[in-house]
Amino acid sequence: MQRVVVKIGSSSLTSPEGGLNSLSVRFFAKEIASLRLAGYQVLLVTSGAVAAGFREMGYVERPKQLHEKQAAAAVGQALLMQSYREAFQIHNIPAAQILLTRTDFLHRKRMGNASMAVEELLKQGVLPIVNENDTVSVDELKFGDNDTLSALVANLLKADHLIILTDMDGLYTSDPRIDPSATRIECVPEITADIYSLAGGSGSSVGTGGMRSKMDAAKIATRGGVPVFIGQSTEPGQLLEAVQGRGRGTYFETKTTSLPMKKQWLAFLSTPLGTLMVDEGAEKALIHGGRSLLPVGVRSVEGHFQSGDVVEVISPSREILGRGIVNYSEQQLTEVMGLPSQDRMKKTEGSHRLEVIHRDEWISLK
Ligand SMILES: Nc1ncnc2c1ncn2[C@@H]1O[C@H](COP(=O)(O)OP(=O)(O)O)[C@@H](O)[C@H]1O
Ligand SMILES: N[C@@H](CCC(=O)OP(=O)(O)O)C(=O)O
Repeated sequence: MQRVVVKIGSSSLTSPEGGLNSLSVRFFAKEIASLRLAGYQVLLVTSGAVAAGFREMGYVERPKQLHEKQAAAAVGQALLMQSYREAFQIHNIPAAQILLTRTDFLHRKRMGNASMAVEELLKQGVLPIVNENDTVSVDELKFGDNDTLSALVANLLKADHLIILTDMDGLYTSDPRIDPSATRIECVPEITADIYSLAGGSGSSVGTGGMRSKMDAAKIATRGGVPVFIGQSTEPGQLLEAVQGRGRGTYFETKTTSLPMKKQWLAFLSTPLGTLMVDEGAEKALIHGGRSLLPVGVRSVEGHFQSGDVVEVISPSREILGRGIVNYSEQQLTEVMGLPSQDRMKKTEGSHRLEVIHRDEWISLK
C-alpha cells in the first residue's frame, strides 16, 4: 500500500482575519477520504493552529511575539483538531493528534517512539494528524512553518509521496502575487541554486515560510528518496490527481532511495560547528568517488570543534559540498591539514583515525 504524507498550510485553512474556515477543513477531509478509498495510506501534517486561535485570543492579526504565538496555538490547536475530527467523522475516519518539536527529531529514541505509534495508528486505520508543538517550541529550535516538518515526517515514515498543498498552484518563475507574468514550472528534476532562487517568502498574512520553505522541504524529502508535489487542491478529486501525477502544481523528482536516519540527522538537523575548505582533488573524491576526506585535501579550517562534532565542507569556490563528523579537533586539524598520509602519521604518532571525515559519516549536500 502506498503511503502519502499530505501537508496543508495555514493559507488553505484559515481566513486572513484569523479563524478556521470549516468549509475548507471539510473539503480537505473529503479529499483525504477519497485518497484512502483509492487505497492509499494517508498521514496529514497540518498548519493553522496560530491562525485559527489568534482571534479568540483578542489579537487583531497573526501575532509575531513568541509567547503570543504559543498562546494562540494553544487555543487554535484544540479548535483545529475539533474541526478535523468532526469533518473526518462524516467519513467514518478516526483521527489522532501528534505534536512534534524539532528537538524530538534530534533524539533517536523519541523518533523511534513516535514512528512506532504512527505505524500502529496507520495499521488500525486511524488518520495521524501532525503539527508542530508550538506551545513548547522556542524560536531558535522551531520549524516555524510546517513544510520542513512534513518532509522529515515523510522521510522518517518512508512515504511514497509528499504532497504540499498551499494557496498557489505550484512553483512559478517568480512570486505570481508580485509578478503577473510569472509562469508555472511543471517539473523539477533537481533543485539547483537557480531553481531555489525563484522561490520567495510568504504572500499571505497567515502563512509563514512561503515558497522558500517549501523548496527547503522539497530538498529534504527528495534527498531522502521521497518525490514531492507542491500545488493546490481546490476542486474535488484534485488531491488524488496530484498523487497520481496529474495535479495542478510542480513535481520534484528524486533519484535516491530512502536515507538512513543517521544521515538524515547529519544532513538536515545537525548544527555544524566548523567549516573545512577542501581542494579540488578532495572535492572529486568526496562527491564523485564516494571516498573519505583525508588531511592532504584540507586547505583551511574555521570554527571551534572537537573530534566527533559536525562540520560543513566547502569547495574552493565556496560551494557547500556536504557535512560530516570530523575525527580531529580544530587545533589538531590545523596541524595536519595539507599533509600526505605518511607525514600525518608521523605527526600524530598514529594515535588517530587517518580520515578527517570517514565516508560512512559523510553526507553530500550537492
Ligand atoms: N516563485 C514562487 N512561486 C509561487 N509562489 C511563491 C513564489 N515565491 C513566493 N511565493 C509565495 O508563497 C506563498 C505560499 O506560501 P505560504 O504563504 O507560506 O503558504 P502556506 O500557508 O500554504 O504554507 C504563495 O502565496 C506565494 O505568494
Ligand atoms: N505550527 C504552526 C505553523 C505555522 C504556519 O503558518 O505554517 P505554514 O502555514 O505551513 O507556513 C501552526 O499550526 O500555526
